[in-house]
Amino acid sequence: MGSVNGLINAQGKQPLLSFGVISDVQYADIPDGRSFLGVPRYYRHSILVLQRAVKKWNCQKAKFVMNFGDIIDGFCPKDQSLDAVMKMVKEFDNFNGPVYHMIGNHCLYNLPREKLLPLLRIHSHDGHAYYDFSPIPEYRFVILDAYDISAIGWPKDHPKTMKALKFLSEKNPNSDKNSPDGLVDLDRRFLMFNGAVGKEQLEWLDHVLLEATRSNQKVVVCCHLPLDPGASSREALLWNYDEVMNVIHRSDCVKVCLAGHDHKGGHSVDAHGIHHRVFEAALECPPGTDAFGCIDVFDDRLLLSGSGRMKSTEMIFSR
Ligand SMILES: Nc1ccn([C@@H]2O[C@H](COP(=O)(O)OP(=O)(O)OC[C@H](O)CO)[C@@H](O)[C@H]2O)c(=O)n1
Repeated sequence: MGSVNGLINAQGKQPLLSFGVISDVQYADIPDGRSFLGVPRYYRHSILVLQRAVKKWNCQKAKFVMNFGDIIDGFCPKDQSLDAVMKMVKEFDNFNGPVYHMIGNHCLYNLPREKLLPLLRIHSHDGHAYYDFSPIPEYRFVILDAYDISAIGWPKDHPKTMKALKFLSEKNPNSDKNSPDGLVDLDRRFLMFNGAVGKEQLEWLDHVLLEATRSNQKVVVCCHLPLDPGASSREALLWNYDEVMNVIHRSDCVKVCLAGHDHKGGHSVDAHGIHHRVFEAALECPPGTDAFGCIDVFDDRLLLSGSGRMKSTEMIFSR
């Protein structure tokens, strides 16, 4: 039996494939700082975490890499945003294989979608950032656009911005729409730095899952914002995580949902047996420490081997 980072692998079996994961790198060429809640953030060090991750993924012969969003930080000086994103994409491109990016709130604080998506090589229609791919016949990966309905990233007069602002004004009475003060339990997610999956994207998701079921494929759903309260702070959840999960629960093909944004990380198994794994942030690694991982994919489980602060997790499918 093999052992990776303290976990016994699936009966010593060879994985069908392995892929690299990292989230919330939030690089900026600025001194160390803190989150709104006082957690230390190491803006210059996070690029070193990424460099070590790429080196390891190359050694591990990962088939592809997934970046779970927030490639640069909102505090990056705005005249440096473009160069900073290009610099980080170049670091990712030192990986010997395809890299799939997601957008996060910090990406959108820096650049509008029309500039950001080509840089991240997200080729979707009408400025949307959702897509899917199938690296092997047995599996499909679905990447959601968590800021489809959002007050950040679209032009100020765009119908989606209007819709998001109206939604926030109904759900969050605070003048600072990033403040959860007075919001109770799950309502604490109704914050400006979050967003929702719109109707068209929900229909697209439903269609992709139907096709995957027909093709007997297992599905891994990836999203910058977490989709299960068991794995995340209330404040980090997708506004309409419940609607997305209703679509997901209609079929049996989704086995695991992966996310970023909630920097401390988390893991849960929902009432339908789907694993939810939220990744620990690269940004919050004190100098010399890491947070990235490599996931081995088997027919009955995913096995995350974490480096440094990213905890290793075995995700055995229950159905
Ligand atoms: N005016 C505000 C702004 C934020 N908060 C709370 O602070 C937490 C995180 O905010 P921030 O660090 O700016 O957001 P990030 O996108 O970098 O990180 C996402 C978090 O990890 C999500 O958990 C959050 O709890 C806010 O509600 C606030 O109270 N008031």
